[in-house]
Amino acid sequence: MAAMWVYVRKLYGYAGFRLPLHLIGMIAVSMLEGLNLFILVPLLSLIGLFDSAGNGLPFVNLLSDALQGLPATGKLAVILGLFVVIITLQAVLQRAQSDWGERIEQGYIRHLRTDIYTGLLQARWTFFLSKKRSDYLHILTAELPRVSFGIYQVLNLATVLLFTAVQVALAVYLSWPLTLCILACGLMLALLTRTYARQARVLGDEATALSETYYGGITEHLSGLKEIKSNRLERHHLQWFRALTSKMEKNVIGFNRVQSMSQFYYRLASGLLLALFLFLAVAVFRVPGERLVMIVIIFSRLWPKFASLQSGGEQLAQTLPAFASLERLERDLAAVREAGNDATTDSEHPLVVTGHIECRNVCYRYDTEAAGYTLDHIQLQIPAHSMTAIVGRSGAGKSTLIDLLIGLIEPEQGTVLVDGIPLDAKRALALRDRVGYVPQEPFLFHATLRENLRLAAPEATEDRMWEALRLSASEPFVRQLPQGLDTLLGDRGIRLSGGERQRIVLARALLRKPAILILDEATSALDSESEVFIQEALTRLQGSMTIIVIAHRLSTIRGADQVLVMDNGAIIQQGAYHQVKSDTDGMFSRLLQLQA
Ligand SMILES: Nc1ncnc2c1ncn2[C@@H]1O[C@H](COP(=O)(O)OP(=O)(O)OP(=O)(O)O)[C@@H](O)[C@H]1O
Repeated sequence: MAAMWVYVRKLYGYAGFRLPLHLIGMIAVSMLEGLNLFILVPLLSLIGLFDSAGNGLPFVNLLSDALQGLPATGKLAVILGLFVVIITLQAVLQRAQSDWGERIEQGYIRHLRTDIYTGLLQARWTFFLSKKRSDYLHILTAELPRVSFGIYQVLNLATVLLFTAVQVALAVYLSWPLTLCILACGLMLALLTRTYARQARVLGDEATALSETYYGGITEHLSGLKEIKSNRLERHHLQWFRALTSKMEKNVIGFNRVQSMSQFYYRLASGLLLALFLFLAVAVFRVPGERLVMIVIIFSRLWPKFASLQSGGEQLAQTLPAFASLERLERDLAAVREAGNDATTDSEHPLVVTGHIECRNVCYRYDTEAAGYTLDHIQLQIPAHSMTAIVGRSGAGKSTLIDLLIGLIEPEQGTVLVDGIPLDAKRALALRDRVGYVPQEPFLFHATLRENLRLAAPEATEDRMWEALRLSASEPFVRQLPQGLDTLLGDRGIRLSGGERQRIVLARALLRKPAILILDEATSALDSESEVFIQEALTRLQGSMTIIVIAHRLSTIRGADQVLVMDNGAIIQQGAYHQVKSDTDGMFSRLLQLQA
């Protein structure tokens, strides 16, 4: 519940004066509804059902006095005219108010969505190392609509409450003992059906957990679909899917049962109450006919509102866990925000390395409780405009070292320095502004090749794109694509081979005109011919930018100015290519022999 209030307060913070205006609109609509009721009495007296005096009712007496001189038809025309005017006014106001409410609600949800997405973009990389991707994906896609629905329920409940308050006030004015009796019954029923709101909350918790598992599961399964199909694992996944969706189905049916049960009791009670009400009105309180008619009309409108308050309350209770999840994520994101990253602008002064990037006695581990370090007392220097190759067995710590060099993660001990100055969060952002990075698993969007390239440099001309494609050895196969640069690459670039994907991502990185080019195993998926092209490209680029390559294909790094050989988180060999190669007992020679 506390989380929900946080978002209601935020709603006020977002909507400002529009929210009270919205509430005033609601009150006006309810008032007009009440006013309409008072017109019924003179109308009914005109028809001959009541004595015309209006029996001391407010507005009615005023109206009766004003119409005294008119003939019966004139009176009828005026009263019906008033009736139509009030209904029209009410309809116009209600329409405007509903429009207004929707704008506030949708605007607010967009605002929350943008906040979360911005928070994710601004979060430190360590956040993504410790969280399951599907969890925040789930909040962005499934929980936010629930929060939106919850906010709608809050606004709706406020409307119903206001409406109820105005009508109850009218009813009290007309006959307070009768109204109090009815309200007491309503309160008793609300207390008796409280258990349904609790059940709704429990089902809401379960719905959140189930939907989290569902999102997590299908995200993982769909990413590993090729493995599932190749290994004939369809049956296991289908079993999992069926069991989970069956639980989800039961959860929704359960919630519906809770709602229908409470509504059932409200309906039952309404029959009993009406009988009791009429008995009390006629036999005990002896309420005059005009008032009785009006109270009956008021309560016949009010009772469904009681029921909708109950049902709205249950629906709100069901969405409460979504508010809690959203609040938790927002809190987590606020705690891991990268200093100086506003996610909307590039750094004012991108950091260009003129001297060297250096690691002084750097230690790092993913789990601070773990016994050993992932990177263990690293000492290195990467001179600007040089080409450095990092090699080593799988799991040696090569990718972790790169993350550290560009400030995605921070050392536990020691310092990373750029041109002799420690790399703090702000400088790391400025450094990454000039980095071109080709990750281990290159990512392409389901868009055309041109759009994929423009992602890195929106203003890039066609000539620059071809130049980057030439440099990355992509030109020959791109020329053969059916629509050239306008060819659709398919989901995650599925229409290209692994090697082709990597070369396109390399072209994209080059389009940024980076000061530092980083290739993480960029050559692992290349065929021998492309490998030669890449090697030539690297040779061409050498000297114009700082290049750091993590290479498994050792032939691509023959021209490297420096080779760092890693094992078990430590640098065990370091030096120029031929120097490291000449150590015949060293790991590098062994790796070369293995590849030969
Ligand atoms: N997010 C993570 N959380 C915990 N441990 C991790 C994480 N990423 C990597 N590691 C561990 O850190 C060690 C170094 O991993 P890293 O990816 O840096 O190695 P690598 O040399 O790049 O390997 P490869 O050549 O296979 O990519 C490995 O033991 C790995 O299991």
